[in-house]
Amino acid sequence: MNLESKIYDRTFANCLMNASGVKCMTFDELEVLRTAENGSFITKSCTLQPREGNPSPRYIDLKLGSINSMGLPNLGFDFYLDYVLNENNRNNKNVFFSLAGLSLEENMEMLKQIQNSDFKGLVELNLSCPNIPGKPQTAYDFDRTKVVLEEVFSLYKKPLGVKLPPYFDMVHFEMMAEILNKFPLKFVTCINSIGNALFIDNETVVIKPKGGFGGIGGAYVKPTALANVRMFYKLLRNDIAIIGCGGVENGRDVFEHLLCGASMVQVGTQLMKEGTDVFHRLILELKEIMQTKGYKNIEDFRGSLKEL
Ligand SMILES: O=C(O)c1[nH]c(=O)[nH]c(=O)c1Cl
Repeated sequence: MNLESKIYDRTFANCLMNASGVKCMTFDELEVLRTAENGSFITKSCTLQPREGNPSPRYIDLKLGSINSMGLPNLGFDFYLDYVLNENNRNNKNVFFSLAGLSLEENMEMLKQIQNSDFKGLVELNLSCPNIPGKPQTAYDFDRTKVVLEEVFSLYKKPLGVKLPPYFDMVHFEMMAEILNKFPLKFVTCINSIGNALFIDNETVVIKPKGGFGGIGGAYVKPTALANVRMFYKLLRNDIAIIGCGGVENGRDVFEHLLCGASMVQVGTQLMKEGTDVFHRLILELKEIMQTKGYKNIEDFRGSLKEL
């Protein structure tokens, strides 16, 4: 039995990785992720210049998930480019590099530098950060998304995918898929947090930025995450892999993302709560499920969700 999975011409030892933004901002955090049991890892979405991010409290664990309005804190593009090119990573074709420039020009500058570097991994272009005041999420603007991807693929020739927000409307799934199918994307990651939710403790909000509004993750979002994974699995070209993200707390949740068609599965809130031991537990729990069902590898069941 194995949990190997493929995206494009990359093969991962197992289908698990962190969600961008979770325990992947600093050198020490990245080194822990690089050496844990997960099959891959991704860096914190970065901007050209380092950012402090929003005032704290800006992330809170909740019984059924989490809420965050981090505001894109990161150590800046140069730090992450150095990290993925350092002696530990430079031959790693399976590392993911997340970008979230505050403008198209900023994303193009970062992509140009990566294109001209020895980077051998994959880029996840984040089109869905919900927490930058005054910045609408690119991926909720279909025309804008098309313009961005035309520019991106005119320059960038290495493997690249996009991080999408959740969609909640069948026509939106179809409109977005029609746009995405025009481009040589290698994957899409569904979903980012459900943006601008509000959690109240007694009479008070729980995070400081934006009057307490923040992106929701964890168990709350799993049904929406699975729906987005399934819809894009069905609507996108077969050569565009789906990375599932949202609501993964146990092996059953990983199994469901894979059933919906995901090739890799990202863990966010539960990684925040449990640390990288979560990957060891998820691997054991997924293997137990596969054993019980007689599945020897992920391709035996990936995408095979049954309809009534
Ligand atoms: O506030 C953040 O840093 C953040 N938080 C999220 O939940 N998703 C994102 O893509 C980002 Cl960039």
